[in-house]
Amino acid sequence: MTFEKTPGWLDWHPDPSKPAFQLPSGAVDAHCHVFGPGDIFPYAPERKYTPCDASAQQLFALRDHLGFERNVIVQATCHGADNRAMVDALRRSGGRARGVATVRASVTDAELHEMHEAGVRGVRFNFVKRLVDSAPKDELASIAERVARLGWHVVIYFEAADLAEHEAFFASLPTTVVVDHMGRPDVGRDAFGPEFDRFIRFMADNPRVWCKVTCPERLSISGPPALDGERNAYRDVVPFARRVVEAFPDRVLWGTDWPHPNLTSHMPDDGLLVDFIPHIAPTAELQRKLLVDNPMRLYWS
Ligand SMILES: O=C(O)c1cc(C(=O)O)oc(=O)c1
Repeated sequence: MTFEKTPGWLDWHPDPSKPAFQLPSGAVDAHCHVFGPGDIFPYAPERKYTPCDASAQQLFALRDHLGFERNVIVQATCHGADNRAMVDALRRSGGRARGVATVRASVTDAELHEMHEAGVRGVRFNFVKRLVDSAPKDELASIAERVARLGWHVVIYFEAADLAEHEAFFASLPTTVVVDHMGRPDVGRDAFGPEFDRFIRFMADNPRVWCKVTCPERLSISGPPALDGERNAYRDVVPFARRVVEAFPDRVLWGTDWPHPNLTSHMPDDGLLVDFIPHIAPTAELQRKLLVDNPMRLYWS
């Protein structure tokens, strides 16, 4: 089957630079995706966008180029609850990738066990309206109950403005809960103002909640984009990510978000994205926790 990309879709960077920042040994890219290829793993009929292809081999080439040891591959919404592309990538990784799936309540225990065998360790609940029609909460709660028995966690993706609506549900989940992209703060606001204070309080009140300090290229308003040798990109996102890393050093994860779905303004050079890390995790100890200790504890222990 052939697919036509959503108009305005930007392909991933074809030739990322080598990062200047030396990743600690054993570093994990804890948020990335695979797309298709569509002729082997077709995109889901209910998808809200059609991406360019981004295969497991291409992801692993980027991993090696940037100096990561491992990946956590998160099911992308363009594949709906058909996890075959992601699971195939896990199987091809030789144990160097773990996965986060999207499942419906109809998933069988046998299917969950098969995914566990392949390396899946979590499910993703998405509340971002431009990406999905989100499932009813009682359905999600029953999925969380079932995957908790496998020792999996729940990844949640939501916009900052919607935290108040969903907070009680998130706090009720029986697993570790990992927030994608810092809960998408409006970085035009103060990193120490009421909106982000609320997010920090949510993490402080719920010790099971972790946070991915990811996607500066997606959250930034000021830019400048990580392109053309710019090594201090996305300055407006730094105080938000750094606040989370310093407050909760044992509950943070970092990832590239390759192949960067739905960016229309620019495509970052992934090498320069890695150079963002020392700005948000300024010491070797914080970097080791963020890039090695935390993801290893959550995904490989
Ligand atoms: O903000 C986004 O557009 C986005 C989309 C997806 C997905 O479609 O799964 O995943 C992400 O991590 C971010």
